Amino acid sequence: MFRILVTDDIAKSGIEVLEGVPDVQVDVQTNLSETELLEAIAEADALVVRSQTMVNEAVIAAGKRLKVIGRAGVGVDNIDLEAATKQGVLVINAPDGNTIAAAEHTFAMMISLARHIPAANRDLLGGKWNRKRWVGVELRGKTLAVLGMGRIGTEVAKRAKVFGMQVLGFDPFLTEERANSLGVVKASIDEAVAGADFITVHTPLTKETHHLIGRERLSLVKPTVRIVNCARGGIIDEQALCEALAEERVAGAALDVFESEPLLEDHPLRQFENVILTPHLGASTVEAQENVAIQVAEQVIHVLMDEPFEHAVNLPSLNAQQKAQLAPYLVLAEKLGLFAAHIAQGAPSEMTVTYTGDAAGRDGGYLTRTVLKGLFGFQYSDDINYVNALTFAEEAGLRVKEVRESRGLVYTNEISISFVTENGTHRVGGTLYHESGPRLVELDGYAIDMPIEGNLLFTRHVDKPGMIGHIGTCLGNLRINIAGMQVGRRESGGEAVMLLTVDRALSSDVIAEIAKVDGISMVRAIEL
Ligand SMILES: NC(=O)C1=CN([C@@H]2O[C@H](COP(=O)(O)OP(=O)(O)OC[C@H]3O[C@@H](n4cnc5c(N)ncnc54)[C@H](O)[C@@H]3O)[C@@H](O)[C@H]2O)C=CC1
Ligand SMILES: O=C(O)C(=O)COP(=O)(O)O
Repeated sequence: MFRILVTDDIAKSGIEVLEGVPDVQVDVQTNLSETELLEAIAEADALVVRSQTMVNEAVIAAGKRLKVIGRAGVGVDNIDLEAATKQGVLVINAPDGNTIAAAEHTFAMMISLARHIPAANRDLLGGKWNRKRWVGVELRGKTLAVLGMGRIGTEVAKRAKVFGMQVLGFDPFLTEERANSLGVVKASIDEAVAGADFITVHTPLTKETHHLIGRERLSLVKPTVRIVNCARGGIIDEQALCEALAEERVAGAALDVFESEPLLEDHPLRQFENVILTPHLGASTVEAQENVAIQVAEQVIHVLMDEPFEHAVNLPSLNAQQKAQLAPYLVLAEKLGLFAAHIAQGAPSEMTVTYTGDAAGRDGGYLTRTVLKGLFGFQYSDDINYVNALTFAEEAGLRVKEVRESRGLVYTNEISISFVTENGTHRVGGTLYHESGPRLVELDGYAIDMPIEGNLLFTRHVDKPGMIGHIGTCLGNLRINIAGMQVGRRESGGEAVMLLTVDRALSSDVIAEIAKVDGISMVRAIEL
């Protein structure tokens, strides 16, 4: 039974998706205090929120069973991503379900500003008929600066072009080619801000975008500029904006989002007639709410059911084809990580994972996460997953390097892991054979070829007559059947390795018995 806690108002259709799944219990509890939330989260496998619930470190820590946080919308700045990642909690969002709603709200704000619609409406309702007072400006022929040319910024830019505006686009990822195809002029942020009659922001709120429009940038703008924020409070410095409005250095502003929400009753922004305020309504359309609620509900279910999911925020994203290609390599990578964990004699401090040939394709970092999941999952706990494997490695003091080589010398694909512990260096390599699946092909510099599965016995020993016999007899005496065997050496009389597949798990007593055989320098039981 999975318990899903929903703490913000999401569309009924999303709740129905969750409730339609057997063995799922949905618990809708909105407007919780922090204490109530801490209590409710303790039993939840999944949490579904919008922007209101503050999912901070304490909330995540209290979610002992928590596997996934679903955000029915775009912005995840109300979720402590670092804490979620560290705890191995997946965060997913619904990135495109409310794009049009937010773009249309932005446009509604721009037109309302240009034509004084809210102020004229207030005036008229107050009994006035002031046709002269509310003369506006046209959008046609004006310049719009779009800061953040992602999904919403792009939709706003397209609509602005239809209205006959010139659009200056600023976004670190905006290419000249894409700008041209949209009819947008690519500009630096200062060029965009200084040249604009209207400015609209569409970035996430990050350290870089916090006060993107602050005192300094507000000193560059034309006094006729009108500024819109339907993205996130904090991208515009509210105090600096109030000063600019009071000094008539900007002609107006329309804000849907605020540095602190709900907006305080005595907030200075409320005093300006040329400021339009809406209570975070950008995504509040029937259509957008249905889209995001259904999208996030479906993905949360996929995560809980261990099925392929989309829109992870704290995991690299891959398309369906990439995921399908990767699937067999994930099995190999996890087995290699697990194998490495068995032969490591202490915590590794450095690890290089080399991907060769077909294994060196684009995997978004998944394979290395999987190697680490195998490695740490064995040594520490099952709580290590794709989400927290890298963070865990960093905290454990393991430096991880990836090397990608387009061609291998022997195999068309190979993943090899070399790692350093305080007791020495090891290397394990594996490949995927089309017919027989993952195979171990290299062990501490010796060529091997056997399936990487089942119960194995690995020894390093002196290459001298009788060693194989001794170990075989020892296992025979303990009634352990040998199913397969590989030996390797570099030179006669030097060090040799032996890898045996056996029919049952090897206990520590068995290992202690084999360790007594004269000439053995290392012996390990490996369970894959
Ligand atoms: N008011 C509301 O109800 C809604 C607000 N939003 C907010 O709108 C914002 C944008 O959403 P989407 O367009 O869907 O996201 P998106 O991820 O598609 O686009 C964001 C864009 O910002 C750009 N960007 C990031 N850092 C930047 C920087 N320092 N300078 C310039 N550009 C930068 C990115 O390159 C990206 O192109 C988000 O903050 C989201 O939370 C979204 C939906 C509704
Ligand atoms: O999707 C977003 O980023 C939004 O800001 C929408 O927020 P909401 O779901 O309406 O609280």
